[in-house]
Amino acid sequence: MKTLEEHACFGGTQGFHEHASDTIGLPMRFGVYLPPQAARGPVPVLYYLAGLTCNEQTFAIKAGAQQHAARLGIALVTPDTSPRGTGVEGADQDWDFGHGAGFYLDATAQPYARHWRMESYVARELPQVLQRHFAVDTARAGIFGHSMGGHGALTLALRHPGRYRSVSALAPICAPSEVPWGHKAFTGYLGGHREAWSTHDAVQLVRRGARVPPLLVDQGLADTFLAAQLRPERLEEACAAAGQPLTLRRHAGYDHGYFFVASFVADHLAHHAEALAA
Ligand SMILES: N[C@@H](CCC(=O)N[C@@H](CS)C(=O)NCC(=O)O)C(=O)O
Repeated sequence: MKTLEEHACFGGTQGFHEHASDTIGLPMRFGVYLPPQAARGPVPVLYYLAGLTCNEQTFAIKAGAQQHAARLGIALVTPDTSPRGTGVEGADQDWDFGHGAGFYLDATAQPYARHWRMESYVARELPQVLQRHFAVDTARAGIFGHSMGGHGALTLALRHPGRYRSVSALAPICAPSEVPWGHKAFTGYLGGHREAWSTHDAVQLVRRGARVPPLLVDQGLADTFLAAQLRPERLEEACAAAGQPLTLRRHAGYDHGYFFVASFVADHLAHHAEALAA
């Protein structure tokens, strides 16, 4: 593992690192914020999965979450949103597919199946790398994310029961099988099989009986992607029908971007800290 940048931040350290990923088959970058408490022993880990067009630096630079992580004694881990430099033709062409748009699943369709393996990377390989190199306790882990990363946080938690003690999302893509971003990604990465799509769709997973710790979801009502791409009401219906606890908060005036994320990030860290402290 190679450290690319390190910055003192709220008494802790914000770093950006690169390593050769066996899962992805290419170098991968990730960010780690270590709070001051990490100097005295391993701290719990909170993974943040970013959205389309973002990378491992976006949340660290824009969300202002480190001050809360420093207070609560939690490490923040921000993986990149896809493999990079794959050489796959057309992978740089669209902002909602290919590079910067991995959708946190393992692709099964060609030519993506070799490198687009973000689910295995985030859920399996990255925790091992963290455990080896940082003062963290990856057995105490929470996960959250924004937009495509909100979809990632919900589906990874639903698909890996017991792995994450806490889950939340900001403006998540709730029902990817039913919206254009999800159609495009699932067709490309998984092929045309609807059954396979449903195993990476938070609404479908909840409907089929998957359960996670009580969910916190925030959504801005001035978000231009709300009606066409995000569909929180579908998650609300599915959770209500299944008895999955969900707190869905709708906020007038907030759009999709990081000004919205920054406005509510303290509540998300508090939500996770409660579960991770135990
Ligand atoms: N590039 C897209 C927008 C992509 C977008 O909004 N990405 C969200 C995640 S889905 C984001 O967080 N962008 C980075 C930012 O706002 O700083 C567009 O032109 O409409």
